[in-house]
Amino acid sequence: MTLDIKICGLTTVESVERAVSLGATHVGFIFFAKSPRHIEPADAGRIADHVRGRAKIVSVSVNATNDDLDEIIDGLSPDILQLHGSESAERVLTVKAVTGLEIWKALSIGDADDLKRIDAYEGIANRFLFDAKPPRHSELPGGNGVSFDWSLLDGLDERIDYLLSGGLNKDNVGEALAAIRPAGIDVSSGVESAPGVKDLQMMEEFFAAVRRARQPA
Ligand SMILES: O=C(O)c1ccccc1N[C@@H]1O[C@H](COP(=O)(O)O)[C@@H](O)[C@H]1O
Repeated sequence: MTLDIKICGLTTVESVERAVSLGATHVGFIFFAKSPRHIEPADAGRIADHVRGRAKIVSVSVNATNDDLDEIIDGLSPDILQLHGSESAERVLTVKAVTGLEIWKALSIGDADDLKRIDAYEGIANRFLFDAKPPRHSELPGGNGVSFDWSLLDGLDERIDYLLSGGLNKDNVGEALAAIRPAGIDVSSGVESAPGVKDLQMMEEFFAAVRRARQPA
């Protein structure tokens, strides 16, 4: 079984190049002003051009307006829009229809009840991204380095296509992949030396941990 690996919150050519050479299938750019990983769409587009065609380019936005999305699409030309706010199913459907792009809907998971929110987006979002709920005082809906109880996803309908996200790092990704079988994984702060600063050594260690976890016993 293949595993998609998305490295998110990239802001430099060097980190994007390294992520893809290490095996990232997706690279993510954050368009959320409060984030330490925020980048202007045109700058993200210039960086993404270095790996375009070798990895899928993902835009991460939070309750973006149509104008915001137009600017992101003009600047970045993403393959995928990850909607990481409280976008309704109707909004997701509209964005998908208007842009013609693949849509990933992020949902924050704290308990089993949160999984009931999947139903509304099924057949609308192309994929889900399950992240932890943000800590109480965080201004960020994602990128907090916090994980959730992965066992909540055990027993999820196998047809639900999702990436596991939230607080993954070299020390816990093996445990996560032993517990559940996501189509992909997504990491941001777990490969950073400081908020918004990707660390090439940490990225290498993360990919090495993923390889170890996927080796046949
Ligand atoms: O990373 C951010 O700053 C961010 C801001 C706004 C929405 C989403 C954001 N990040 C997403 O959250 C996941 C998980 O992050 P982490 O690994 O727990 O740090 C990240 O990969 C992005 O998809």
